[in-house]
Amino acid sequence: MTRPATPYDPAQDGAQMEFDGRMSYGDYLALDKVLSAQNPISNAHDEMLFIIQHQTSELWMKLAIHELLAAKAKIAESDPSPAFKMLTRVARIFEQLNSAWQVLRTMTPSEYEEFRDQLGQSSGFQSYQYRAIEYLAGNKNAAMLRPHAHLPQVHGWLEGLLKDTSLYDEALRLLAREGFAIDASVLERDLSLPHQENQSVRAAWIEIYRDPRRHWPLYELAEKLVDFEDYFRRWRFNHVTTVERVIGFKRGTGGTSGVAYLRRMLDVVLFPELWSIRADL
Ligand code: HEM
Ligand SMILES: N[C@@H](CC(=O)c1ccccc1NC=O)C(=O)O
Repeated sequence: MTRPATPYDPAQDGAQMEFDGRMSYGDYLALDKVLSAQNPISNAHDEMLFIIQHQTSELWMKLAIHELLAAKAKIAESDPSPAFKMLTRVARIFEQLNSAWQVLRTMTPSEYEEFRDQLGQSSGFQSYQYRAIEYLAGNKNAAMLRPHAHLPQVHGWLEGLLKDTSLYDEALRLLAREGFAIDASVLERDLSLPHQENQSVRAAWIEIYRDPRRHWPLYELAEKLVDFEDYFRRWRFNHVTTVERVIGFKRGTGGTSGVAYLRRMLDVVLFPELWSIRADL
């Protein structure tokens, strides 16, 4: 292959090369902050992987919360169509997080043990963005607020989400506004507790799934919710399997039983009727 005598100069093509006083790529993305936030506390080679894996997960969770809040607001306005794209994006974010486990799985128990002690009692259990997603999805549990008591702003924000409607509550209220007979006990429940499976809700979804054409937006909404829960379940499963692979049945740094606790979380059902009615169609 012949090579040009002089190397290619992008400036000749018009590429901007001077950034004094102009907003650059790094300025816009605040890369000085983002890229100076990886501060390992041990000499273990794999700690950088561990930090970046968590930081990128938190960034994706931030976007998921942004989308879930907007989707919830659209459903509350009886305008579910824009929420479909948002919920698709949330499912794709979880798909991304699910693939990311592959990177973390390259870390063996021996490599993790080199720095695990240094993590002290810190744990993903204390991820407030993760808890926000659980609350928005309807997995309400006031006990999960406690680890955030030392951060009043975070605690207040999470408490607000705990006591507010979940995405599913808004979907069920929309069903009621659209004329489906939803029990008052569903619509006026204590929002700080999880929704319990209910016959009137089952009857409404069955009617929708038996005649999708007649109820297309509600049918589409239901399928977006199922998709979200499907990917969320896979995240939980990937997490617990990675944890078993790396620390076995050791107690978690956060103080829980570890794998046994995480396995229990696999039983959580966010949108129970949307799963149970499938046997009746
Ligand atoms: C080697 C990697 C990992 C191990 C060994 C591990 C271990 C654990 C354990 C044992 C728990 C239970 C709480 C405790 O007692 O500590 C937990 C919870 C949690 N972890 Fe991880 N984890 C790992 C990676 C991750 C990653 C990459 C994330 C992504 C953000 C994450 C997020 C969470 C969350 C959100 C919880 C709370 C789950 C819930 O309450 O349902 N973990 N983890
Ligand atoms: N709970 C983990 C530690 C852990 O994974 C962790 C520690 C600090 C920050 C994030 C973490 N990730 C998920 O729990 C353990 O018991 O080894």
